Amino acid sequence: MTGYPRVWRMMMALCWRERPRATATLLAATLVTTGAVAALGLTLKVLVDAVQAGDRTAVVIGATGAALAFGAHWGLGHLVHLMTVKLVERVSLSRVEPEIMGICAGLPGIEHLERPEFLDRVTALRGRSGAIVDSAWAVLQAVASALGLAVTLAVLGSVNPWLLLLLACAAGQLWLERRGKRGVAAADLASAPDLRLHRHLYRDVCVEPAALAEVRTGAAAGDLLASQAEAWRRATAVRFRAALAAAAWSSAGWVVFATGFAGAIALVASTGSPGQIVLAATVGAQLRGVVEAVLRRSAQAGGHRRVLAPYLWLRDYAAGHAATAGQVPPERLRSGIELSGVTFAYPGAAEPAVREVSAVLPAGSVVALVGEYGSGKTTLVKLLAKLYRPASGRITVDGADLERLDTAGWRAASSAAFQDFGRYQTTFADAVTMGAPPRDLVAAVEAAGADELVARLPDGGATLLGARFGGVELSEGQWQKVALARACARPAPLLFILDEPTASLDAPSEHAVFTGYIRRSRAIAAATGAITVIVSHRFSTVAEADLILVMAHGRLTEAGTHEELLAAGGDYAALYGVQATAYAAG
Ligand SMILES: Nc1ncnc2c1ncn2[C@@H]1O[C@H](COP(=O)(O)OP(=O)(O)OP(=O)(O)O)[C@@H](O)[C@H]1O
Repeated sequence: MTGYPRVWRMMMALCWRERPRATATLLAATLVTTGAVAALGLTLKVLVDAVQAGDRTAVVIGATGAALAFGAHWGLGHLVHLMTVKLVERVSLSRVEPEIMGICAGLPGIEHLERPEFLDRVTALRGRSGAIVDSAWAVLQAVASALGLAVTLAVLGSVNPWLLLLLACAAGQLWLERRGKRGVAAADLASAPDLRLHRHLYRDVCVEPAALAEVRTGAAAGDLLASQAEAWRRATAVRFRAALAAAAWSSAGWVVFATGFAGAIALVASTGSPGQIVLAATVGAQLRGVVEAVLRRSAQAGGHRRVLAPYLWLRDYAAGHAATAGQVPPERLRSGIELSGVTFAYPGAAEPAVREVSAVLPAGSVVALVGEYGSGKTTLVKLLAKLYRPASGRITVDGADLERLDTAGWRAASSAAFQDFGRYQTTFADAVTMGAPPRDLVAAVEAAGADELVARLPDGGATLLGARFGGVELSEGQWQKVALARACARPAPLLFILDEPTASLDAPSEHAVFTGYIRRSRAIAAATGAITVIVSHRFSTVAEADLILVMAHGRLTEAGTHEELLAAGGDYAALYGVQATAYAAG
């Protein structure tokens, strides 16, 4: 509970910063509505007593007060509700949602994305930023409603302490009404399978081409329609019974409240003045609404705790894992990158994905990382890109520990097309130049061999990609080309990673593509001493690399040039032979 008041204060401060006048108005309106019911009763009493006594001034005061209290109760109450909804919506969308996204996007590395406790929290917060802001207002308005209830009871009790029993009648009415609503909710749940079946059969009979073909050929439409009607009948019968029961519970509640109310008025009528009768009738009739407001806002405040806990957790996590400013990466690589005993295990994994890997990647070299599926290649290049941190061992860049290098600076100096590339549903041009300061689209497209793809897009680089927003859907290989062009958009990175860049290509195209990348890598290397790491599980395509690293079960098993590895006659030589023969045959 300790952190919740901090969140409420923060949310109030955000509302104030975003819309100061609306926040001030809402606070004032909440305060005014707090005592509106009691004020209405009291001013009506003044009015009735004044009429009886023939006191004109008091009549005017009482009437004006009653009009104002009436307006505050009905007019302002509605305004408070509307303003809260709008303010909460605005602040959550313009402040809290971006904050949550910023926290997620700003965390260094991607290791948190492997952690269920992180993912669970982020999932719980998805689309729920409004509840975080509303929690502050719900608490404030619950307290205000409770204060309003206390004042209302004090006023009722001042007429006759027995009138306080009306509180029990109001609570009883609300309890009985909720009892009915619970039954309706249970019926919704119980009838859900039948309604699902109803929708499912609708799809089979009217929408789904494959199912429809079978339905037609089997002449089963009649049976399906009968099943659908039966499912609908069952669902509506359950729901109708629950609705009837809810109406009965609610009516019983109103009988309880009306009986108490009638008793209260009779009691006051036998002992009190006409003014007191009007006061008791007005306040007593509104008591149920006041109690209901307290319960509703308290329940909302309590319900919002489900969102506040993950929100606080996420903020604390971000504070504990914030990227710290580090050493600026060199502008040019001189000696290269060295891995010394690097080991890494995914959170919760029994075995490390990368074990005790030691290797030197010389500046300006093209390094091929090969190995069977699941041998740890992608994990190793993600460690180089500082997306994960080694559990033990270290990686140095020109002798400087990668851990100490500024993470954002190292990312800016690296460029990568990973196997699990993003499919950004923006224009082609934006999907390529995203995150690359020099927006040389043409060069990037050419380097990635995506010219043909752009030529086929209806609006060239301005074409919207992906079907979700009405754009052009691409094939797997075409999406990969976009990702490769994106990786090529940074003209002179120090580290250039291509993770299975030809995975979606056929074998004959593959060699040509590799040769193209290797040529480009040599050009970048001349400018910045950049290292290009090309990941592949196909041994036959990387012979031209300066250094080939062979991975198996997370370990580095062999390292050398193509000729050296063939001469060594180890796994590389064996697998190269097998795959080269297979491709030649294919
Ligand atoms: N996000 C993850 N969470 C848990 N384990 C993972 C994760 N990603 C990979 N692994 C495991 O780590 C090991 C190495 O995977 P990695 O993707 O690095 O291998 P790879 O050599 O690149 O494989 P591939 O050629 O199939 O891409 C595998 O056993 C894999 O199952």
